[in-house]
Amino acid sequence: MLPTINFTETQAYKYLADHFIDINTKNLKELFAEDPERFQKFTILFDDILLDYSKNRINDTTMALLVQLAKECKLDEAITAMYGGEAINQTENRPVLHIALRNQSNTPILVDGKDVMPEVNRVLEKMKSFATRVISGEWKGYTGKAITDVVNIGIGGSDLGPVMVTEALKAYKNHLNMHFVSNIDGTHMVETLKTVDPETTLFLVASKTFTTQETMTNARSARAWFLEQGAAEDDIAKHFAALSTNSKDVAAFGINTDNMFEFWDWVGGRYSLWSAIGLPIALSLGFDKFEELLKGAHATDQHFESTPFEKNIPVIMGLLGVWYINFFDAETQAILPYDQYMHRFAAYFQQGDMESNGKHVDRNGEEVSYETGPVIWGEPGTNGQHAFYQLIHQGTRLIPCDFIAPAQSLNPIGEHHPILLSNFFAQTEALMNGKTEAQIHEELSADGKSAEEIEKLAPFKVFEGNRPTNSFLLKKVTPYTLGALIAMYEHKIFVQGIIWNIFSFDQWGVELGKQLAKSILPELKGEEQVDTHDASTNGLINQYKAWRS
Ligand SMILES: O=P(O)(O)OC[C@H]1O[C@H](O)[C@@H](O)[C@@H](O)[C@@H]1O
Repeated sequence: MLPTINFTETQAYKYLADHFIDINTKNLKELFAEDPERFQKFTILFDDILLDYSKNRINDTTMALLVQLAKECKLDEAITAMYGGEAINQTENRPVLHIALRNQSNTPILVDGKDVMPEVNRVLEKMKSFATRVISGEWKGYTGKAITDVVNIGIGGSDLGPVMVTEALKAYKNHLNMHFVSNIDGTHMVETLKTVDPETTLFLVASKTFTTQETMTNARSARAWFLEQGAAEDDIAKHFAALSTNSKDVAAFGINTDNMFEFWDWVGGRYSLWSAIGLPIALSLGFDKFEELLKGAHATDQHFESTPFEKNIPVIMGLLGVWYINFFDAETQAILPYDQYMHRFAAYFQQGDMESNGKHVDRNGEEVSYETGPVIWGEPGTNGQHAFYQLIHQGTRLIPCDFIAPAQSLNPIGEHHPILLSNFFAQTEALMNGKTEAQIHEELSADGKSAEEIEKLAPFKVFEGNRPTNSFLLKKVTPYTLGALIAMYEHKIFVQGIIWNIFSFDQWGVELGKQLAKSILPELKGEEQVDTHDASTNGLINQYKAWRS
C-alpha cells in the first residue's frame, strides 16, 4: 500500500510556501550572481547525460525543502513498494513493474511470492529469435519471399512508444520499413496499405487488452485486405503476430498463439514499450539495440532506486515540477528536443504524463485541493522557436521548459549541428536573462532611432527573462542513452504522483468517451432522427445523417 499523505499539510510544504515569497522576488540572474558554485551544485552527470537544472528558480534552501517534502511524503517507501512488486496500482489491484521488463541484472522480482524474471526472459528470448529470423529473411511470407514491411496496429501505449523510439533511433535502423496504424479513421489504414505488398508484409496486432475498438477494427480490416489480395486463411500465420496479455482473444481472432508475444497485467500500457509491445523496435533496430535500450533504462532504474534524493535525477525533475505547478501556478510543461529524430518525444510523454497524473481524486478517494499533472506539449527545436516560443518568452504564463540536445549529431553535415546547438544554448540563456529596457535603449539608439521612437518601441521589446529551464545535454542519441532518458521521465511521473497523493497507474478517465461511442454507434444506423441525447449531441448526429451520402 502506498502512503496517503496530503503534501500541503507537511512541514516542508509550509516552509516552501514561506520560502516561495522570497524566491519569487528574485531573478535567476541574481541567483547566479549570488552563488558562483551554482552550475556545479545544480548539475548531475549520469552516464552520457548531463542534466543542468541550475536555470531554475531555486536555491539551496529550495532544494533542501523539496527533498524534505519528498521525504515527508515517504517517497522512499513508495519506491520500495513499486520495486518490491506490491500492488501499488490499487484501483486495479496490480503491481507496477515496468522495471522488471528491463531488469538486466536479472535479480528476482517477486509478485505474490513468484519471481517474474523467468517469464520476462522467456518472452525476450522469443522476441529475439523472431526478430532475428524476420530481419535475416529466414522468416518467409506465404509466397516464399522475405518480409520487407512491418505494420504495427495499435493505439495509445501500444503505438506511441514504438513510434517514438523507432523514430528517435531511425539512424540505427535496418532494411525493414516500419509503418504504424493507430487511428480508427480508415484513412490511416488505407494510406498505409497503399504502400505495402501482402506477400512481404508482417502485421503486428498490438493491444494489451485485445479489445480496443480501434485496434480490433483496424486489425480486421488488415486481415480482410490480406485475404482479398489472394492469400488464404492458412497464410495468416506467416503474416500476423499479436502482442498482448490476452491469449484467449488472440486465438479467437485467428492468430496462432505461437505468434503471440505476451506481457502481463502489471505492465501499464503507457509503460509497455519495454515489453512485447517493443517488438517493432526490435524488428527495426535488431534485438541487440533493443537490449541496449533496456540496459539504459535499467541503469536509470538503479539510479532512481539507490541514489539519495539530492542527486537523484527523476526525483529532482519531479520536485521541480511540483515547485512550479503548486507554488508558481504553472499549468504546462514544454519538452523541446533539439533533435529531429526525437520529434515524437513530447507526444509520447503527453500520454505518459497526462494519462498517469491527470487525476483529481487522491489516494483516499477525496477531491484534491491542489493542482496535479501538467499539460505536456512540445515540438523539436528550432521549429518551435519559429512557432510558439514567442509566448514562452513574452507571454503572461510561466512555462517551465525541458531542453534536450545531443552534442554529437547522427547526421553531421556542414554547419547544421553547431547552428542547432547554438540555438539550444541561446534559448535557455535568453529565457533566463531576458533583455532589459536599458539594453533596448542602447540597441535602438545604435540603430539610429530617435529618442521618441525608442520610447514608443521599448516596452514591446523588453524580455523579462527569469523563465526556468532544464537542459539535458546528451553526448549522442544512442539506444542506451534514449532508454535511460525515457526511464527518467517515467520515474519523474511516479515521483509527482506520490507527492500529489494520486494513483498514477490507472486511467479510468479514458473510459467514459469509449462507452458513449459504443452506445452512439448503433444510433448512427438508419435514417431516423435521434433524440436520446442533449440538444447539441442530437443536432450534430442528425446533421451528420443528413449530410452523409
Ligand atoms: O493496448 P490496448 O489494450 O489496446 O490499449 C490501448 C490504450 O487504451 C486506452 O486508451 C488506455 O487504456 C491506454 O492506456 C492504452 O494504452
